[in-house]
Amino acid sequence: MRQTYKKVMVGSLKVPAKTQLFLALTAIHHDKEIWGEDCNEFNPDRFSEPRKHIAAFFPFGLGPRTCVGQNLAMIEAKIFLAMIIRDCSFSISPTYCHSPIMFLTLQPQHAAQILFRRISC
Ligand code: HEM
Repeated sequence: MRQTYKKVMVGSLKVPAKTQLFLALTAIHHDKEIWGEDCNEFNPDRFSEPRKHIAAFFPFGLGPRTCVGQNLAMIEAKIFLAMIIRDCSFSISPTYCHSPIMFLTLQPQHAAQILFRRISC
């Protein structure tokens, strides 16, 4: 969320002072022009290609007010995933209903039911 403090031009658009602007993160992260026809598919390989535009992917924001916890969050996520993969196998429950919503971050509207099975050594 950003608020203009004076009248500004965004491209050809006149934006008055004190207008609140919400960066459409989910829309941009699912834009066919940027990500292609399979933009809604889970495809981590797409990140092996260089980004078309710096603002094509910004889950932690951009610029001087970018998320200060970005590196911590990424390390935490990698450690968490590594621990799960080491100790468990997992699959999505048949009760899971895919219905993501944007509420500060992108999250499953009806929670994500995941079935974990401990891997015995
Ligand atoms: C997956 C985890 C996280 C996501 C997706 C996330 C995302 C974001 C986003 C989108 C912003 C706004 C950036 C902007 O306005 O351009 C932000 C700001 C911020 N985040 Fe995070 N964040 C995460 C984790 C964390 C963690 C772990 C911390 C602290 C330990 C943290 C602390 C902050 C702070 C303090 C700001 C405000 C920065 C500022 O306004 O200067 N975040 N975050």
